[in-house]
Amino acid sequence: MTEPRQRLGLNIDHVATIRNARGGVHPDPARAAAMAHAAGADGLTIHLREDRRHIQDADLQKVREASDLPINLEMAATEEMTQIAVAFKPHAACIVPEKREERTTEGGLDVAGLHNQIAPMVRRLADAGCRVSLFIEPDPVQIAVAEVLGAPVIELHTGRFAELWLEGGADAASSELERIRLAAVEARKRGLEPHAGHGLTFDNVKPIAAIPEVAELNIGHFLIGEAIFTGLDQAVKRMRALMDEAQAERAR
Ligand SMILES: CC(=O)[C@@H](O)[C@H](O)COP(=O)(O)O
Ligand SMILES: NCC(=O)COP(=O)(O)O
Repeated sequence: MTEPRQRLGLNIDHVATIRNARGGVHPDPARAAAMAHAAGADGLTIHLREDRRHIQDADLQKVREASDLPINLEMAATEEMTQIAVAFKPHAACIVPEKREERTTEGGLDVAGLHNQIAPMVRRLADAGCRVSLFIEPDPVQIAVAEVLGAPVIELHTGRFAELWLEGGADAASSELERIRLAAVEARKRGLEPHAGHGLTFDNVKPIAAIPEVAELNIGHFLIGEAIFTGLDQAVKRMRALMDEAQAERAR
């Protein structure tokens, strides 16, 4: 039996970053959403941050109207975002850590430490029909608590792996890669579906894509950057091909 094809979620946050640089309407994230399916993406990720530095509230419905792809809404663990997600009812809602002063996500959500705050949010999102995901570190305790919280999906933070890869290539990142691999195996043992994301590029994606337990990769900043030079279609197609190569090489 052939394995299901690993899904590619395209995060289009940083189309909005460029748009917001001038406070105008171009480039429109909804146009990227409309192009994503044909380019090979299996889903869209949009992160409505508390400070609205990129994706705006009005983008949610515009993106939905522009594409049939399932939307994965990334959100902080706040009452405001929970109410927005319950009203918008995306295919998936991924609870991520957020600090106003951060340049980008710096790590996974501490679901163990924030259990009592997150538990009711998970229930409300699930009751609204969202597939709930928790963006966590590749850590056995966090995975165990994610299971207790009833989230069917976890997304493993690959930012540390990406940083180590940038510093020293595959060797430097090998121990973090093993940590991610073991976390994905542990997640499956607990009946959770592991995804992975943050900082993935053409250069570092294949070792993560080669982990058979990982069902979905969410990739954004690098692909939007590449799109400036080659176009979004080519950038997504290349990432898709690298993921397929990794899966094929694993099968040999
Ligand atoms: C949670 C995560 O790793 C990203 O999807 C997140 O969107 C990063 O935040 P920015 O998109 O604001 O860089
Ligand atoms: N959750 C990860 C994501 O959606 C995209 O992260 P990045 O590729 O923009 O770093």
